[in-house]
Amino acid sequence: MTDSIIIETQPVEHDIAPSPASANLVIVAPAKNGHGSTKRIAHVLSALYDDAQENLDDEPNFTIWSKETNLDRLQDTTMKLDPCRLSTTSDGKDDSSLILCSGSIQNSMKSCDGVEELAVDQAENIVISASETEVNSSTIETDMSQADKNIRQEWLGTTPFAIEDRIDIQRAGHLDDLIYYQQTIYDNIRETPYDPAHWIDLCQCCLTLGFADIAAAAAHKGLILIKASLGRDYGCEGIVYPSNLKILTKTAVSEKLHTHSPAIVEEELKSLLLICYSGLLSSLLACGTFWEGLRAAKEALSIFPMDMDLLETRDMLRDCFYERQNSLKAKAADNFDESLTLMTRVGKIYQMQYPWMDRRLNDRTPALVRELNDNLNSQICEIKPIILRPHRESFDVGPLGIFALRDIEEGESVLVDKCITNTTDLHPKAQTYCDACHSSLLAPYILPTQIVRPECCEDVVFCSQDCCSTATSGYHRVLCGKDWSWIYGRNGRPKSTGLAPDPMWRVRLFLRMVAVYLADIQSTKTKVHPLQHSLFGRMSANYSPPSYPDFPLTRDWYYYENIGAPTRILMTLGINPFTDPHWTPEVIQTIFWKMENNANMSKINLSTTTPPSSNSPQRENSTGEEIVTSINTNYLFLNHSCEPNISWRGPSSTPFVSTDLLEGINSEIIKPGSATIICRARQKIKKGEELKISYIGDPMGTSNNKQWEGGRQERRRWLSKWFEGGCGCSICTKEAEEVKAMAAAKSKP
Ligand SMILES: C[S@@+](CC[C@H](N)C(=O)[O-])C[C@H]1O[C@@H](n2cnc3c(N)ncnc32)[C@H](O)[C@@H]1O
Repeated sequence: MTDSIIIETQPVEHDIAPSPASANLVIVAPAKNGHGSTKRIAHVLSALYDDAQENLDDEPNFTIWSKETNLDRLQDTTMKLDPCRLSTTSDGKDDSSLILCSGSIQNSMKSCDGVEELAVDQAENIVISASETEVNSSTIETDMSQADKNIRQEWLGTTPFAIEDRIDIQRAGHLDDLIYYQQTIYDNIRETPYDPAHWIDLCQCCLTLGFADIAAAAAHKGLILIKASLGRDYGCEGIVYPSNLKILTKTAVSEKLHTHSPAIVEEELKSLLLICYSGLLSSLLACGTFWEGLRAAKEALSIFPMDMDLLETRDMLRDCFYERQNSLKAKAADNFDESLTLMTRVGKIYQMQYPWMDRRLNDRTPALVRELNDNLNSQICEIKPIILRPHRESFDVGPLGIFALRDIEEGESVLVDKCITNTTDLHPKAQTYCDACHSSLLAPYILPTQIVRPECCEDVVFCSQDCCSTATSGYHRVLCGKDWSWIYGRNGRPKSTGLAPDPMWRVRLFLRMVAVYLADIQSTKTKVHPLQHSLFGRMSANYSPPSYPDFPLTRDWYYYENIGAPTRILMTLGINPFTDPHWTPEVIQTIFWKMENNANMSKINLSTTTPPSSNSPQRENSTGEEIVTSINTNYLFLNHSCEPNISWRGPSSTPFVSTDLLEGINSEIIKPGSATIICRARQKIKKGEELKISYIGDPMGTSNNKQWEGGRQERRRWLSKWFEGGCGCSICTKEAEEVKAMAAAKSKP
């Protein structure tokens, strides 16, 4: 029954949901509510409400029951239904709209606009048929499906919640106005970057557009400005850059208000502070970072304890947080460990290119590929587009891979990828590893006399003069003398989270990458945009943007890691986050996604320096296990196959590795613990063949690896989470075809 609405005659009770005593109209919305029916219900409700208002002594009091979130939309559309009581039910009624009402208003419904016919059906329900002209659902649905063809997927937003709202915005034809409004706000920001009101406008506009991550970043900047100008009472701590932010902000506000009165400016700033907090809380709610939202709410309520709007959002954050925590607890039974605690805190957003960003920033051009090969400088292999197609010099070359330049023998080293873009969860001040290449500085891997100390500071040490020069003439020059202890945990080490490293790895890697980039553009005196610099430009992000009506997986997102910490890093490095066009939150988030798609993570433990077979007692040092995360700038081009022809290893995860496994291309020994990756041929490889590794250890799931319980199936599931559309290797493609054929055979009668 898709084009009629059923009204139950009596009473307000219904077995699917308890009846609120105060309600004189209870609407049970369909569980599977297509947009057409939502519109239709909204339309009828609107009319019913008008009518009920005329016929009832009291204000009509509606209660809506539904499984679906689209009731928010319903409420928005009708507007008049506010305040409605919303609740959910698991009624299982799919296609009908049940309106349960008290007898007093039934009659009025008969005559209401949009209701053509009111009849009693067999179950004594009153069936209203929608009038053709006004609410014919099939007409609406045809119109809508036409409109849905024009849904602009790239504007559906990063926020997985309330996505229907954005679809409605597009259907209603409001998207272009919003895009124009957003551009106007960016123009205003360029003109007066220190006026917090513009950042608040941006927050609200991005929230409406569904980009709650960018909304949170805008609110964050607004808060920095306001707190800096209001002073310490308002919790302004940590570094602010530029240092005269207080004056800049006050000047911007007083110029806008045409006043020199400090009292008026302060009043304005306080009221902006409240709106800014409110925007931030809504953004964090929309990103699903309930825990961080609660922390922000606590801070906001310490300043505005009686604000109803803040209190209400705080309550929503709290309810959502506990709901998630309880469901995780129920699943985890007794094993509620640190990684589950992390899951209660993490937010979720879609990964996508921000549609207002210049798309060319993400292009990897033929010129870049030539530069990459110059740096690779190999006689054995080259980086090449996988799909060879005619390309223009300024266009994106598409996915890249590494290909053999000549026939390769089994066991041959094909690539030894040393890198300085690495990080660990241990503070460099511990001085147990080389700050540049991460090789171990513990005995017996190196003699104390071989350790190199730079002249500039005592914070870092190196395994060789080479590493020392690379660092001090490069990234270390940018970082030296600044306090970075806040990106490490207490005692220089964050709390362990088992196999999953704590999310701050992204922040530490971001810091190192930014330092490498800044050092390079300073020494070459060029002003290349970070995303077009070969360091960031080489990395692909793994975009799977929201697509209506099927949505992809969401990705982890944290307010602190993705916004707070990078902003603080940039300010510490003297980058102005309010005016610098290169370091926008969109650029930062893009870098985070690129890092996630390309970072290599290895757990190393070089603390035990004597083999277990030895008679001497084992010695432990203070480092214990470490998780090294690196961007190996050439290795990252290797694609995955479940039949890999290349094996790879970080040079040493334990002290007991035979030296032949540590041999580089020129028979040099790679130092244990370093973030270098060594790749060897597993078999003979012919010239022109693509070199492929396994991203998941043993891809067929035959080995006994605890991390990969669940065998082949688990590995395939994991790959399909990573690669949109699943793994494209020949084995997976064949398996996918077999599954399809089996499903087709099963469905045949
Ligand atoms: C580390 S990068 C490898 C280099 C990448 N092809 C590039 O163009 O930069 C990982 C990305 O390559 C792609 N990829 C690698 N192996 C794949 C496979 N077997 N099937 C599908 N996509 C794959 C995915 O897009 C993945 O996000």
